[in-house]
Amino acid sequence: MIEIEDVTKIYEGTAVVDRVTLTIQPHTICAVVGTSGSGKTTLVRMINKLVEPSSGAIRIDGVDIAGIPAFQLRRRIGYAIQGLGLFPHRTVGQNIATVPKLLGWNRGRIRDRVEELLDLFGLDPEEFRDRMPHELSGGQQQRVGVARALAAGPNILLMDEPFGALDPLIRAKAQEDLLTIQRRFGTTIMLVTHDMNEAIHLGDTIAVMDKGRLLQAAPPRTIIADPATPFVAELIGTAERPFRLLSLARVSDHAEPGQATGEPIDADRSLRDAYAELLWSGRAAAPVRRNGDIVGRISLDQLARLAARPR
Ligand SMILES: Nc1ncnc2c1ncn2[C@@H]1O[C@H](COP(=O)(O)OP(=O)(O)OP(=O)(O)O)[C@@H](O)[C@H]1O
Repeated sequence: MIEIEDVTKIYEGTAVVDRVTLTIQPHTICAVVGTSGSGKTTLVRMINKLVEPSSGAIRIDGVDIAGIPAFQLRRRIGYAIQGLGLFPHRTVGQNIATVPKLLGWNRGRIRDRVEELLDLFGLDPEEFRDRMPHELSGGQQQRVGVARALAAGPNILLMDEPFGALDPLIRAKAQEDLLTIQRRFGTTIMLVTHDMNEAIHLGDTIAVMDKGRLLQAAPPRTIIADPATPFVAELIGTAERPFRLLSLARVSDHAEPGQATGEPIDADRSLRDAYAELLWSGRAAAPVRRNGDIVGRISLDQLARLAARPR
């Protein structure tokens, strides 16, 4: 658990993080959003002591980090940022092995871990382990950066726009990889992002910052349906609200009994995907398919009900 209590950071007389209190529960993802310059990066960097707070306290699993040396903290906390340079003269495998090596893991354990992570990120260890970073595409480098941050199995992962530079397809893949890894290792993640879709898709909680202040921290559904201030509503995008609600749930959660014609929709797609598919194919309903079997249907009527403001 990460507890941020009444934390302020002052630069040149201005509070760029202003009395922020926020708790991130273990094994959850907190997505931090807000306008440029609102203090997101500064907030996250105080957790691994890249920035010292001017006042307030930060506790990790109940222990105040003020008493923990920065180098120790950083070995325990993964950190991945956009374009974080891999060490250019070290192979992919050596890059990923950085922290395990510092921690004194033996060679066999390091080799297994590198292999496991490359596999997880869809990079064949045989092909990629001994390559140099410049022999990788930008998207592959980004994945190796996240793998490196995860190498020593940190309980906490801080991510600052880690997928910012990726094209939409690779970005979607990287997001799914992250969710898989988060579920597998139970990592607690704090993720700074400019992309509201990403925040809603990945965040168990969304923390909205403006001018150093934390305006609201709540699950995506609450942020969408019940924004704390007009600014939060604006950031979500009022015209997008129904579609964002649909994007939160899967077809499998809402399939109803009955029949429909045409191409089936997979049960693990989002309701938003289903809505787009129905509009595009001009149908009022579609069959729902799970593991090859038709298990019911999803209809426009039902989607319209689910997209309406929750009461
Ligand atoms: N080392 C520093 N010295 C002085 N001012 C700083 C320093 N670091 C950040 N700031 C200022 O603090 C404010 C918050 O910066 P921060 O990087 O935390 O914002 P952000 O929300 O992450 O922005 P962005 O979304 O653009 O990355 C900005 O106005 C920035 O100029």
